[in-house]
Amino acid sequence: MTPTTTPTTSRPAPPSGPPGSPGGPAVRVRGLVKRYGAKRAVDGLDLDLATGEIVAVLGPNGAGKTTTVEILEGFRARDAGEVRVLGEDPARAGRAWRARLGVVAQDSHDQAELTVAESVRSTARYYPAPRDPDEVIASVGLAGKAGARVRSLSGGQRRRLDVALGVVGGPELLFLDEPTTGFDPQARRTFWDLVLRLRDTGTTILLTTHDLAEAAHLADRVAVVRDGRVVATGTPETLGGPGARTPLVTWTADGVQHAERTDTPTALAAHLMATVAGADGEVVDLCITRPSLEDVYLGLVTNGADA
Ligand SMILES: Nc1ncnc2c1ncn2[C@@H]1O[C@H](COP(=O)(O)OP(=O)(O)OP(=O)(O)O)[C@@H](O)[C@H]1O
Repeated sequence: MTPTTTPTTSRPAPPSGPPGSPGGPAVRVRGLVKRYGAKRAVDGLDLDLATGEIVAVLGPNGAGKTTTVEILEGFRARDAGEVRVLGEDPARAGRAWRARLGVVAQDSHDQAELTVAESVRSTARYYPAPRDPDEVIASVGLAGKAGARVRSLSGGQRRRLDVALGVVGGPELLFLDEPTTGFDPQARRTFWDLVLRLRDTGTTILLTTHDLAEAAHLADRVAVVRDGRVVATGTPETLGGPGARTPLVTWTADGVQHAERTDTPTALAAHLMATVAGADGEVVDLCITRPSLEDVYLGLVTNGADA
């Protein structure tokens, strides 16, 4: 495996300018509502993607992520709200608009009897300006399987093929719905590199994932969805507001566990060494941690803290 490079996390400006222009809005959603019977699966959701950014949509099972994504893709009708994707309303947009999108859905379509190469090449033919199928196959790590029938692939290899099929059209906007489910760690890293390369060549990417490390690695911004609406947005580093990443110092003194959040953990550690350290100079169980994106996320979806 080639070493993974640290991503250059450019932070795009908020959406402005005409749709599709650099920094302009690729996606704009306001007050989106989708009902299934009495259930409001999407309940007043707002979301923006600037052209050229990766936004990860996070949220618990059933939060409304896939429903939202399918509405943006034009595969599902909405009940209310304003939606613009690459400047058009998905409910009315035509084939030329669809050719500008790439979709890697949760349920892959089956082309079991084709080979990998046939499958990618035949999909490429639907697009006016496709990428080179062989390059795409190599970029998802399937070059060695180009001649293999789809039905003979493992689950993770099929998922990589799904990704290849989603990007071969050279999309301006790529939807990745839990794309690395079933990937082994090496394949996941390779895929992350591919996604960052796509972003660096101007592709806008909407990613849904339950993998917080994936969101932290890839996303310029994350949006947390709960009960059908976005409850927090921010960069992976700033999600949850300024206090969310305050370091946590934990220690044990006289058999009692203590925990304190502080912006000056070194000073607190020095104080503890001076006051509660044993004869060996050690503070029992002393630990300083900075809350991870996962910790912040769990706080948002568990406690309902708005940010
Ligand atoms: N076709 C449908 N008919 C009825 N209810 C549906 C339908 N599709 C989704 N729902 C319901 O809408 C809610 C949102 O589902 P959705 O699939 O959008 O969630 P999600 O955030 O993508 O979840 P997951 O993380 O599990 O993929 C859930 O309560 C789900 O049961």
